[in-house]
Amino acid sequence: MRNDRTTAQPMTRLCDEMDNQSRLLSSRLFEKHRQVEVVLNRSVLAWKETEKSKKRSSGSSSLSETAHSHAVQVCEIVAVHKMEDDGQDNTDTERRQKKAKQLSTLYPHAFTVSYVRRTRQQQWRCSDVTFQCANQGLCQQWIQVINEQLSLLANRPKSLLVYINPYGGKRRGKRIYKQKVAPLFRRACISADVIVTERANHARDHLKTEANLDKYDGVVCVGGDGMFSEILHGLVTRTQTDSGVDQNQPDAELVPCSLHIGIIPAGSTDCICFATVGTNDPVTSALHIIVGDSQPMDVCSVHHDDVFLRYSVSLLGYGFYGDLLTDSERKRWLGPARYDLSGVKTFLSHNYYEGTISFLPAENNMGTPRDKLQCRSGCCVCQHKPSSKDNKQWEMSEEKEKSDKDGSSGWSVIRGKFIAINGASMSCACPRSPKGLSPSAHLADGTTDLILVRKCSRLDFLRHLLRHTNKEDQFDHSFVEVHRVSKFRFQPRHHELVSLEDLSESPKKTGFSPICSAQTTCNYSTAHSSWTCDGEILPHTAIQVSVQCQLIRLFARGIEEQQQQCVFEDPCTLWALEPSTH
Ligand SMILES: Nc1ncnc2c1ncn2[C@@H]1O[C@H](COP(=O)(O)OP(=O)(O)OP(=O)(O)O)[C@@H](O)[C@H]1O
Repeated sequence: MRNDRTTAQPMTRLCDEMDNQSRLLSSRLFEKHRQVEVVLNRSVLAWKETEKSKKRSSGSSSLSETAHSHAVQVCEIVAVHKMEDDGQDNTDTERRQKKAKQLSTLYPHAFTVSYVRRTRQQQWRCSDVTFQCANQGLCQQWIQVINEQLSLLANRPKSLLVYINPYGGKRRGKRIYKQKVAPLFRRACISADVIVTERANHARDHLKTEANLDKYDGVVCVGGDGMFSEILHGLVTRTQTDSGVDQNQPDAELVPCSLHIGIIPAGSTDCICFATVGTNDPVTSALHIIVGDSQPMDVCSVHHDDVFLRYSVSLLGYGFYGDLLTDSERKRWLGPARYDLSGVKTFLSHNYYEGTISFLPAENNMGTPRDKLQCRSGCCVCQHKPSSKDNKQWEMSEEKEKSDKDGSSGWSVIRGKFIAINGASMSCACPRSPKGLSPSAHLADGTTDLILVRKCSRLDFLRHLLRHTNKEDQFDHSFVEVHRVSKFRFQPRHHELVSLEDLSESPKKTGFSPICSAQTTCNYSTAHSSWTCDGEILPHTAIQVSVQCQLIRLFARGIEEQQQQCVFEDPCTLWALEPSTH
């Protein structure tokens, strides 16, 4: 048996919880023919074998003792059912129903606890453990007490509104929901109203005007990032309309949405799910919804000349990423391979764009874009969201901003030629770029990381891009700068062609020079790029962006650290550390 006294500090906490809280129930029951001591307090359900199995170690006469123990946090229990109720779910397979029937005949006084089990790479599964009791009364008592504890978990949703995009990703949305998600919701006694969308923006429009949101505790999106964006726009717009806030006003303080959003990944790009859950797995996402996890998230509002354009939660990109996305839209028929092809094409084009970027640096933020502090579950930077004092300072700088039209007060202004301008409101990590565009960006600290890549040689830009895939710091180049900001604006140098003089300054010849010279005409014809806003192309290049701190909440908890995971994965330690009161 492991005894991690020195390494598993958080486990000691879980152990203390078990010690310090009075037991609600404790019995000797049977699990798979073995007698186990089962203990429940307000936060933990734990069980361990009471019988020491005696076995001879091979080649020696000494006896070894084994005592398997397990612990489950009450908040991660999905449901508890009497054994005979198991297998009644009409979506269960015939085999499962048959097995449940056999077991209930064998063990008439048994109950099953379904709980979250962590597997590899942030994935969660729903596991069952069945306990046999000596009599019906004891069985009922266990079910009742566990259910009472579950009913105290006020953040768990009871009623959900689900939108399924049947055409997202590989068109598996409906099947994923029916086979993997709906049975779990049923087991957890969550009712769900399901709408299969019939056209683009169906979900957005329904949320904006029709949906009776009072009935629900959350909205679930079955689809990819595009579908999530629809839900985001529908819900945020509806909340502002209901609260009388005009979202066309760039300075309006938006009202946070009261309903949580759950994402069941079923698209070809599921970056938002990956960034907030750590994996793209429908079962894991469904379990995060069931346990009522809550991950606040910043939303950027994007305006052009005081007209609202869109909301963004991940990447606002001009130049390289804007061009890449614009080109890939024309190649949709290629499927996900279009991103690779457009990526190579855009890289070889090596365009740069002139303009002025102004930004308001984030004040009182605990982190910086290069501090290597990654946003993880329970992130301390995000928990330190701007206080009212910080808001006052914010308002003061807003005042200054108004009184100082050239934006020099509090605002920084940079004019130049840029290959890329990116506003990353989250790391934008994905399997292809595990660190993401801004590895230390935070989901909910009220800021976005503004990355400016100035005109440089193609080879230098390639070096910069490659650093997104290795351990080197992608911001450690003379032509790259990164700022953590709460607002920014961009004004392109409209209708101006790149001068011949500029071309003479163009990148030093590199190994790619033949292509470089072939592309010089490209620089002439492209005075401006487009902004990509979470994958959508914006119709304007001059934009104002304002981060709305923690405007929405997802049914997620951020990416768990390995250590956070092991707290719950190694319950043996709980019993090992506990004073032997059993
Ligand atoms: N019934 C529908 N018919 C056509 N389009 C739809 C329908 N429902 C939703 N959409 C649109 O499909 C787009 C893509 O959906 P989704 O994000 O779920 O899949 P995806 O494969 O990840 O696509 P993308 O990579 O473009 O985001 C969304 O922008 C959404 O507005």
